[in-house]
Amino acid sequence: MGEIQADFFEGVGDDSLPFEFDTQSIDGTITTVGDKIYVIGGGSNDETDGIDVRIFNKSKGKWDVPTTLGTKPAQCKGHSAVLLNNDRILILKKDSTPDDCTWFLEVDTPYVREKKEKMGTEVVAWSKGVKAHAPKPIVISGPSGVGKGTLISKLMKEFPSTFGFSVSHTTRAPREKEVDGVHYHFAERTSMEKEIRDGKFLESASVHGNLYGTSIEAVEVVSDAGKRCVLDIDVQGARSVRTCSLDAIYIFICPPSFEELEKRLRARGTETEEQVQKRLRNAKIELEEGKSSGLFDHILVNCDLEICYQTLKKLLGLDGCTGTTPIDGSSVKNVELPNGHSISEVNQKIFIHCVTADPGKKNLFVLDVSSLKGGAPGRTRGLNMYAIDPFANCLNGGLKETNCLNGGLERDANGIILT
Ligand SMILES: Nc1ncnc2c1ncn2[C@@H]1O[C@H](COP(=O)(O)OP(=O)(O)OP(=O)(O)O)[C@@H](O)[C@H]1O
Ligand SMILES: Nc1nc2c(ncn2[C@@H]2O[C@H](COP(=O)(O)O)[C@@H](O)[C@H]2O)c(=O)[nH]1
Repeated sequence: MGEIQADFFEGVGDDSLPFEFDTQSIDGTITTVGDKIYVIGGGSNDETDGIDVRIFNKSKGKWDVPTTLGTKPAQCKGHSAVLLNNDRILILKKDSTPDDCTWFLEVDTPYVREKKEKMGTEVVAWSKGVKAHAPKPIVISGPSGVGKGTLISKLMKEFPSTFGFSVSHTTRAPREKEVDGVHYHFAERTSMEKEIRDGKFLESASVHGNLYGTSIEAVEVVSDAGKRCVLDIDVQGARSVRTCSLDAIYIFICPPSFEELEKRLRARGTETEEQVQKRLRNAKIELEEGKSSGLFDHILVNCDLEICYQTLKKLLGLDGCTGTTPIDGSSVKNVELPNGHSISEVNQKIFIHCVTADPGKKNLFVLDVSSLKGGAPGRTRGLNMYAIDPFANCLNGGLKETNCLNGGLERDANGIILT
């Protein structure tokens, strides 16, 4: 049996808690992991702050406020918490919207351990739980002016429901026809640097004298929509994404010759002569790295645009596709949990008991967390929630999924049984 946590705002009578730890003054949930007690919520009255976390270190007898990475969940009327795998705490928010009720606070995952070592402080990381599995992203790299943007635009135009573009942040000034939030999120250097320090970016790099970066949110919003994310980033960015273990396809685009690259860059007419020179100097290094580093799964030469585009489509398994079917149509929705619920855990299944006055409503749900994927700094994917009938007369006498009694249960598009 997993550790069942006290509900928010309820008192906790736990004899194993240290003397110095005054449970009466604690408003949040309490989860013990080794010699640390994680108190989640109840610390701040500022609703814009999100749910906060404090740690009581039993061996030192003192409180720590950890560095909190990722986006905090918004405050709510209460939550339940349960420790999973000794490295993350599942948080089920009460009375929250279906796409905002399941969160994970990572306390000892490899990502958090790496950050603790780097930062030399206590670290925790929030990750939102979602149902949809993410299709493999595509990382496209290559020197400036080679035609990455042109190829990506063609892909988006032909397959709008299959692909979604990861909108990067940059500190460079917008070009004439560039729209903020569409081509880039144009940012101030200081605010972008702060967000990078706060762990909001998957990768970032200084490219041609400006700061560029892929925020975690930029990739996750595309995946949440069930689309395949396309990243247009430089070679440094591709290397960072590889090391942060994003399971992606890495494609490098080459020009047919250096002279042709120079011609295209100048013909685009978006850079000053000084900037063109800088980009061409960097292109030499990128071309060497791209072709020789083994970083890329595929190298494409963009000589004739149409031929290169057809090769790209083939490589992505799209030749012959109509361009209208999403790769994964599932969305993010979960079951809406009422304010009154309690949770328990058996064999990586979380049983959620909901208090409902309506006898016709299902009140017992199972959240299967046995095949979770991802996690901080991104979403935690692969949640599977379904309703069960606790009174069903199963052969094995155990709890039984309602649809083993009644195969005709009505489910929504996400496989969630409609109550
Ligand atoms: N195969 C091609 N033949 C001739 N011109 C091309 C070809 N592909 C792209 N171009 C042109 O080359 C210029 C640069 O292309 P694009 O802006 O797509 O490059 P990019 O790799 O995205 O550059 P950056 O990294 O600077 O954003 C554009 O004017 C585009 O129309
Ligand atoms: N490492 C990253 N590189 C990025 C990102 N977004 C774009 N880029 C690369 O920057 C250059 C220049 O782009 P431009 O729009 O100023 O011409 C180009 O090679 C892009 O691939 C990013 O988020 N991270």
